[in-house]
Amino acid sequence: MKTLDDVVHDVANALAKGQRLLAMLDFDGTLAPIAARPELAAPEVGAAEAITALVKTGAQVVIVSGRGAADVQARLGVGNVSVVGSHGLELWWASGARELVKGAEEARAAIAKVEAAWRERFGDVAGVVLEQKPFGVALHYRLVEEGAQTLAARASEAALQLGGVRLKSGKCVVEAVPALRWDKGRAAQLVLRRARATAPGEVHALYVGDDLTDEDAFLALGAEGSTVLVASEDRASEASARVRDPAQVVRLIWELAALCDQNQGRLVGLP
Ligand SMILES: O=P(O)(O)OC[C@H]1O[C@H](O[C@H]2O[C@H](CO)[C@@H](O)[C@H](O)[C@H]2O)[C@H](O)[C@@H](O)[C@@H]1O
Repeated sequence: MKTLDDVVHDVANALAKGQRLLAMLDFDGTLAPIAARPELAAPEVGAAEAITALVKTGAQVVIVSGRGAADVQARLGVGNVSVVGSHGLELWWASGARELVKGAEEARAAIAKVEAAWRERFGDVAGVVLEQKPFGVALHYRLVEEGAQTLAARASEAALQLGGVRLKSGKCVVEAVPALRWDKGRAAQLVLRRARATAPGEVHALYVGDDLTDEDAFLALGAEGSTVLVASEDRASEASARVRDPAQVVRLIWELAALCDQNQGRLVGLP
């Protein structure tokens, strides 16, 4: 697998050819170290500053997260970035324009039923944390000491029986989301199409993520740019490169900011 230095080299080559950088960055596990509970997650030291520096060069930065867009925006606290929240369903562009993927609103009732069922059946289990999101509900079992896998399987089964939702698995979490054919991969492709449509010239897309749901984006972008897995150890992934942890992600962003600074004026342009 490629390394951080290889990614910097690839982006430098793309910029040298006149391409413009579109950086898509996942939040939990990528920009923010994994914490014991969802509400404790905070950006890695220097992440906000590095992103701000990258944005100032004219590069387009998009945060892509399973969290609700408002949650991510508040946690990161950086302006002039687009936020794609709720596993790609909410598109909050840096311009202030907002879009919601068709069908998401209608799925709220089904999500609420799953949330109520999970709360009733698993809400009192020691270590279970239920996270209510605008277009989903997450059952976290990171703090469950025994039988966590069985609990996740039972929760999944209960949700599927209620119907109207899809399940997503992540790091010690099972999530019920709208039953739509939509994921971070489709969202990343949409962002890339918009970037290409709103400004002339080629775009080099970079996607950095750590979780199973990011694999959809790695797969969708394929050879379109640079795909970077954040993982302390090697593992099977559709990404072409790997960095160790959020601290290395911050270093990567600083290096990209320095590169883009030398190529100022190459605005990607998004709505
Ligand atoms: O797409 P992401 O930005 O990576 O979000 C994926 C999920 O991340 C959060 O859960 C994960 O991080 C928590 C805090 O570090 C951790 O406690 C939990 O075990 C992880 O699964 C978030 O709470 C979810 O809503 C996101 O979908």
